Amino acid sequence: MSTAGETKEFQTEIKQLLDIVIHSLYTEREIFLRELISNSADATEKLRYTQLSGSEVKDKETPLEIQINTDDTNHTLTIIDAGIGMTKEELVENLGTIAHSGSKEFIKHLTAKGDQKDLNLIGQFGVGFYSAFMAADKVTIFTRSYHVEGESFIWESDGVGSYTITPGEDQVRGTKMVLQLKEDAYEFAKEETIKRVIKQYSSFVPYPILVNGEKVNTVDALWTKNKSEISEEDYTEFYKFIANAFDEPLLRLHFSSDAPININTLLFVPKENMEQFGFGRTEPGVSLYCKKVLIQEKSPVVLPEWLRFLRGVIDSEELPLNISRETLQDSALVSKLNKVVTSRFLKFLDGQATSDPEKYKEFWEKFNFFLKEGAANDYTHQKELLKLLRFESSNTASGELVSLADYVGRMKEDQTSVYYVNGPSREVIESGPYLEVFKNKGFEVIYTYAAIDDYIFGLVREYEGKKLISADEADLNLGDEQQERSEEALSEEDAAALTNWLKEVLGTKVTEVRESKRLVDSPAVVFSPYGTNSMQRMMQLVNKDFNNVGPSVLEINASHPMIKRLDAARKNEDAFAKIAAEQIFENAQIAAGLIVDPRGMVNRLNEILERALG
Ligand SMILES: Nc1ncnc2c1ncn2[C@@H]1O[C@H](COP(=O)(O)OP(=O)(O)OP(=O)(O)O)[C@@H](O)[C@H]1O
Repeated sequence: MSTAGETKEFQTEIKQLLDIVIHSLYTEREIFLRELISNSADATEKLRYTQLSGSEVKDKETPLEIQINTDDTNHTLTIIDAGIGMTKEELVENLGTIAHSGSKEFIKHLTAKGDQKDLNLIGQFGVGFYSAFMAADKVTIFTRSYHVEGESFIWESDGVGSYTITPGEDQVRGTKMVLQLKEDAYEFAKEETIKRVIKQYSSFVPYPILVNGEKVNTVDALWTKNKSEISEEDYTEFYKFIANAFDEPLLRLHFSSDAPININTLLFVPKENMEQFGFGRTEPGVSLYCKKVLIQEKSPVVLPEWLRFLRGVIDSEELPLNISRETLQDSALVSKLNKVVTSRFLKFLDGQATSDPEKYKEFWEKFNFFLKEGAANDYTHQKELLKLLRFESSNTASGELVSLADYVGRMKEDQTSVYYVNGPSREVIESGPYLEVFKNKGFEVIYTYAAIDDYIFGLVREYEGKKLISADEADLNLGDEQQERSEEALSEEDAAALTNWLKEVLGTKVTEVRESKRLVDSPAVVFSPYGTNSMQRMMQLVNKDFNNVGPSVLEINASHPMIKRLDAARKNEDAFAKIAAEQIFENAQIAAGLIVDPRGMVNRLNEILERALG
């Protein structure tokens, strides 16, 4: 037992660490408070545990709370906890040495290199307590261990080379830290500053934090509680707090797991998608915690970008508390969290789709674009995302949705592929020529209304071994499902002569003209020589080249009365045949959703009307 004060040198590595902490570490100095509060919370938690496990604890009646007092006149900040406290040996060991050899090596390496970016890495090794010296030029610690009575110690240092330990007056169990603030850190002796920093980083610390006697953390860390202890109102209140929301969330997922990684997660889907309302890009809204202490608010790395609409918390005990922003970005642990939580959320959505289809539909209508963005960009989760996509189809009523699994489950026996067709609306698709052959065969066709749908299908190409084929593909191979030549059709020779003539008349606007084997009611149809019409249309929009629709492949229906009359006019060398041919071609382009230059068409239509009206 000591009777007089002793001065001790810090271990070499601590000196180096202190030098880094004081001179170059952390752009956000205020986090020192988070570190100290979290140490106090840890010490309190350890005490609570000791108490629970039946060990003898002194000063049982002292409440388990953390007190913070500011003194703006003397420029001090005091943090008091009733945790386990420290014995003299513990003071020396915990606050004078670094035991971990890896950390030692790392500090040596850093000091040698002195590179700022590398310096941020140090956060991984727990600067913790020493960060106090970012704000203080003297730290005094009064402490008494939970298992001794009448023996307390005072540890004091200016954070340069040494510290002193002196026997202290009798005090209650726990630790009191007094920070004599540096001149440029006087703001931390102001109550408002401290309250703000606590709100930001330590709202969910599980013990009351009192600033000058007033409790400031009022929100429970719901995500660490048992689901059975949490009411609907608790969840809603919590959501409103973390998301700054006024209404209830649309969906909620609360889960904990220990393998493959320790995770406690509470995620919410908001009621509305603000991007849909033109509010600009939504910022990520899920914060990263380690044991209820904030690591990164609204983290851009803990979930993929396409999940930016989610609000909530991910807490993992495995994260180092001091991990820095730069390190988070490339942390293998964070990528693992990201992957596990994303998969779990997608599984949850899949479950919702089965257990509460109406709710899922509401979610889908508001947030589908985010899932599509994921399906288009995120290879890791593409498979899981494809399962969640929903579409209208030729078999559904307007507004009713099918999944790819529904589609595949009811495919016709002789059908080998999944067919889809793009168009701006159900009405446009259904009045167009592309569905005819499928209707005839009784094949279901998925309707895609957004360009990104076709992009995704073009990218993944297959679902459960079934090819995804656009119904407006030029070389649609339906095998023996194709139509026989009808008796009413033009003769093969006439049809051949007509297609040759059309090719001549239309010139560079077509790459090919041929007789169609798929049309029933429409006179003609166009295909893109480069893929699909929707791709061609997208290119037109992207290039903003509305006057240049690009060439098409034209197919004509040799049984259609209009085509037969066109052939007759051609044979009679009627000058009107050419005008009619051009109009039939452009009508087909319009039906394909392509943007046709209206100037030539207006004159032509006037001529046609004049003639029709006699
Ligand atoms: N308020 C306190 N009460 C009791 N012991 C404390 C207190 N603050 C610090 N300690 C002791 O000092 C040790 C060193 O603290 P420091 O903050 O440097 O690292 P850490 O808390 O172990 O790591 P990290 O900060 O990365 O969680 C702690 O492990 C703890 O044993």
